[in-house]
Order: sequence, then structure tokens, then C-alpha cells
Amino acid sequence: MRDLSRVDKAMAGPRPVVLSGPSGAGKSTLLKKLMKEYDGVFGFSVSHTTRQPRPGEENGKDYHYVTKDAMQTAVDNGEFIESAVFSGNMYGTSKAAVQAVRAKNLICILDIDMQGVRNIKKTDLNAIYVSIQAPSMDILEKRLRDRKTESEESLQKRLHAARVEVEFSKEEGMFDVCIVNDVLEDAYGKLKDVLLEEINQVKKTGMTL
Ligand SMILES: Nc1ncnc2c1ncn2[C@@H]1O[C@H](COP(=O)(O)OP(=O)(O)OP(=O)(O)O)[C@@H](O)[C@H]1O
Ligand SMILES: Nc1nc2c(ncn2[C@@H]2O[C@H](COP(=O)(O)O)[C@@H](O)[C@H]2O)c(=O)[nH]1
Repeated sequence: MRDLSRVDKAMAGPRPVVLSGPSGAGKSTLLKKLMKEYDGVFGFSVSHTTRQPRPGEENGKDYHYVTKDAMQTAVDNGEFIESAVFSGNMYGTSKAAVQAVRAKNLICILDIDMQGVRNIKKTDLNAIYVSIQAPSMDILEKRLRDRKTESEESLQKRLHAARVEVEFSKEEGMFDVCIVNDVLEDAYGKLKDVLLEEINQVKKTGMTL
């Protein structure tokens, strides 16, 4: 007899993965490793932002870089699943960004702040929520400073937001798992363990198509 629950699951597509946590905790580092190791399994939900691109970032790949007016108009037109102001800039997940990944039957990865988590939880996306944390505020600050992407003002705003994000991660039921990114390879191993079922599902479905 066919296992209908498994058929339904495959048809619904893989569950999206939400990575969230303080700026500098290592979300992008971890998700880039995942996308490299599992080429053709994960797809990144490319957010929109009004912040300036950093050296090496590519429009359409890391973010869609837009003006505040363009972003506000798109938000007002209902083009976003969620949007937020973080550290003085607007960020948002467009419906098109998620749809583009899901149309390919890939695991959609969202890298979003806590406001985004709250809002995505109100949707029917049925995501897996993973909190990425640094081992301590001192280490977080050092990582952010060493990254050399922020002005002192922006760094202070991010550290302030980080304290709030740390408390948020402790809220009951917010995250399925919390990973402390101390030794990168250990954190990456834990992330892969959490996502193993979805990874295997995508690999299996891909092979039968
Ligand atoms: N386990 C680790 N040990 C040491 N350095 C790390 C580790 N993980 C990430 N880093 C470094 O810390 C910095 C911040 O990492 P990353 O940019 O991935 O953070 P993020 O959470 O994506 O931040 P943001 O939210 O600002 O985009 C980077 O320079 C990265 O190379
Ligand atoms: N709510 C949302 N938050 C987002 C989105 N895209 C990124 N982010 C978060 O913003 C901060 C800062 O990112 P940075 O690239 O400027 O360092 C970080 O916490 C991201 O997770 C989004 O679409 N919605």
C-alpha cells in the first residue's frame, strides 16, 4: 500500500528554513557553507534592502538593493511576506523571492531578523526556525569589528539589537533549535543534523523526477 503521508509531504515541498540571530553570529557564513556543500538542494531567499552593498556583495545574489521609496512602494503594493527596519535600513522578504526557490522544489533559506521571524510565524510557510548565536557578546563584537563592514554608529546599533535578539531567542516556542556558533565546523555539523530529513527528502524527490 502507498504511504500517502509521504506522498503528501513530497507534494507540499520541503519546509523552508529560517536562520535568525544577532548580526555577526555567523548566519551568512553557515548558510553559504550549506549552499556550497548541497548544491541543488538549498535556494536562498534573496531579500530586498535599502542598505548599501558591502564590497563583494552582488545585487540579486546577496540582496536586491533598492531605494527607500522603491521599497516602501513595493511593501504598500503587498509584494512582501514580511518587512522590517533593522539598524536604520529596511529589509524584506518578497513573495517572489520565496516563490522562485520553491518553484524549483529547493529548500528555501531565509536569513532574517527577529521581527521577520515573528511575521513569518503568522504565515502558512511551516518553516523550521533555527537560532544562530555567538558564544558571548564580546566574541560577537570582535567578529563584527573584524568583519570591517560597519561604521562605529552602525556597529553600536547592531550590538544593541543583538542584546534584544539574544533575549528573543530564549522565548518559549520561538525556535526549533538554538545553535551556538563557537567552532564553525561544530556549529555547521549541528545545522546539518537539524536539516538532514529535509535534505534527504529533496535529494530523493530530485532523483525520482
Ligand atoms: N565560528 C566562527 N568563528 C570565528 N569567526 C566566525 C565564525 N562564524 C562566522 N565568523 C566570522 O564572523 C563574521 C560574522 O559572520 P557572518 O557575516 O556570517 O554573520 P551574520 O550573522 O550573517 O551577520 P549579519 O546578520 O550582519 O549579516 C564574519 O567575518 C565571519 O567570517
Ligand atoms: N526581517 C528581515 N530581516 C532581514 C532580511 N534580510 C536580512 N535581514 C536581517 O537584517 C540583519 C542585517 O543584515 P545585514 O546583511 O545588513 O548584516 C540581519 O539580522 C539579517 O538577518 C529580511 O528580508 N527581513
